[in-house]
Amino acid sequence: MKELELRYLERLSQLYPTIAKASTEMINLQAILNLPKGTEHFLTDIHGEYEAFSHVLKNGSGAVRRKIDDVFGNRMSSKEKQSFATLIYYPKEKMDRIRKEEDDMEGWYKKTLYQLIEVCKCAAGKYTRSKVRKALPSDFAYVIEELMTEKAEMGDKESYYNAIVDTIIRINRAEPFIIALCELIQRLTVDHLHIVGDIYDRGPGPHVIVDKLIRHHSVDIQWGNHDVLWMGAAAGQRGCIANVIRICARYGNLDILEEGYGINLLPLATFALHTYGEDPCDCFQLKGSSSENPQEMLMDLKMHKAISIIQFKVEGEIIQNRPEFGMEKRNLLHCIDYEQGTICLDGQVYNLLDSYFPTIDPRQPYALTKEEEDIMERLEKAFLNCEKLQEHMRFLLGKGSLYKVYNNNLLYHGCVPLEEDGSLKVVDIYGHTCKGKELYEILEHYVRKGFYAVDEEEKEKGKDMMWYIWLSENSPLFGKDKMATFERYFLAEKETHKEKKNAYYKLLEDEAVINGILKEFGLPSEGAHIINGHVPVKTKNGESPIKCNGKVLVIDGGFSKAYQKETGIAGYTLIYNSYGLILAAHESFESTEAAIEKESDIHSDSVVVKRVLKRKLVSDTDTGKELREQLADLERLLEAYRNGCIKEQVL
Ligand SMILES: O=P(O)(O)OC[C@H]1O[C@](O)(COP(=O)(O)O)[C@@H](O)[C@@H]1O
Ligand SMILES: [Mn+2]
Repeated sequence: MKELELRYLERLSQLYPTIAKASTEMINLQAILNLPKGTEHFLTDIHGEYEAFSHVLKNGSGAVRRKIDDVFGNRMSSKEKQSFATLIYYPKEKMDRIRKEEDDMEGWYKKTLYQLIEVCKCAAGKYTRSKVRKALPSDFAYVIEELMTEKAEMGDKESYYNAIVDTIIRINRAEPFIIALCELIQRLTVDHLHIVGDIYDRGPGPHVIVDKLIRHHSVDIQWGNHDVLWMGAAAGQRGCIANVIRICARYGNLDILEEGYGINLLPLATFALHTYGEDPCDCFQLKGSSSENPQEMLMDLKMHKAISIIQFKVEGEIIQNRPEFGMEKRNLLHCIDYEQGTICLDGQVYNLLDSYFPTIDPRQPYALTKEEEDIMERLEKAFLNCEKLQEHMRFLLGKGSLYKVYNNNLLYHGCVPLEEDGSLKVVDIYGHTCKGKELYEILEHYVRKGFYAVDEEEKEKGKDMMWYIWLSENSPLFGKDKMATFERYFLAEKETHKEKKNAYYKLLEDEAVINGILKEFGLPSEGAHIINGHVPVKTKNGESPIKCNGKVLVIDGGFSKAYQKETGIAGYTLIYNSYGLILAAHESFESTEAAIEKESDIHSDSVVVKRVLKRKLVSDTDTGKELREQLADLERLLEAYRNGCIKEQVL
């Protein structure tokens, strides 16, 4: 036996010091391999919509309801099932209502506890005892395990269970116990969660979402362009900071920064008020909800304008400092005729809808005024020193990446930049040309460098790269030819607002192109899928999220309310269980209150995209591959024990 192998096996023998221990582990691993694969849940483009996100997470996009169907079949009416499902999603709130209507609460507790235990048993059926045990809430672990275990050999098992349940009710623990069971069902129903980007922006609660994800039992994240924008801001990149604040202002969500993250916006507010005091800031109307207080609303408009102008200036500076980004065309402030109130774009002159620019010096339009500079300095410090924001970003860095290959699926937020002919677009990143998978990897390295590089220059490059990923036409997360922010604020001509999508989006139905992408990421052309978000699916216009005969699934979750009118539906989420892939179409989410009251699920219909012929087992997954490797190692260890190369350890 080679020395290295022997050394490795000796290490392994510390974990499995006897033949018996190694054998037991092998039997366990073999058993796990034969269990059905765990359910994966895919969500994208959550865009700060905390309540809708939380709801979809609770119901597993229909997975919980399917469990109820499996368990109760026609023992329960559809109405009863719906009511029971709502209890599982919102146990506390639902019980508050039931208590007001129900005369026999004890009877209700008893019936409900039994029903919940039945669902728990079904949901736990896919896992090993040890995994279920780890998922049990500590307060009730022992009792739940007891109730979930079939005691076939026992004579009067019913009275045994009854005694336990009666005691729980008698000592007034029924409600906390029911809550614990409901949460356990939610947790067991979905084994792993994928967030395919864009947690941040537009909606009011991205920070609440991240808090919830931090507590989630098993999650990975593919960063979206909006997430990278926030990461750049947290790293202190000024272009990103200005964009983050501008988008919060635009959606009337400055509270996220002030209250959610404790970032002081007072300097910006004061500046906005005295700089744009008399200016109606008409072009800077807010989208979605804004304050009901008219004073506050005016203030929001002014802050919105102030930070937008700052953004165009600081972005101008980045573009000038980084000619390698090739974005000169996006610098527009010097194209303005400040006297005429017009702008010349591609040889055509347009009237500006707003030409009041008290802070712009036409001779050096990108220079910040002294006050603007002060504000940016303070904001930069505030973002860098905000502990909660930094903690959230560390989580995104730790659990996230730009793309992921998981159980034969390729997950990314936006696209793989392509040329019109379908070939991979070659991109220059700081002097290094790359494409496809390598492009993704180099960009990701720079994102991490922006936080962790010791070398200052590399760190700065990393920080600027986050801004580039947010809006460059070469960014796989953005995938459009330009971000027309300036035009959308200042020009009436709609054609100037158009952001042309990368060829990728046109070629989604082209099987050769899709196979090429799969191959680029090391996946086979049969049985693999690409799952991406980013572009809302316009169901209203007959568009389907299923592309290329089911090889590509574009599942913008459509949580963002502002976009629902455009698409005609709230969006899609995906479930991948041992039977196949199920796409759930969602209706718009009204409110948590209404979801409980109307017992609504918000997924209007589910489409089975793919049904496997043979139920998928853990053995068919990435985890299965790892377990098989472990098995092979243990096999060698066992052999080494048996042929005398390694001795058993006697304790
Ligand atoms: O409608 P809004 O929120 O102003 O944002 C529009 C901007 O958002 C983008 O669509 C990017 O956001 P998405 O990643 O959510 O698509 C830009 O292309 C566009 O300029
Ligand atoms: Mn996006």
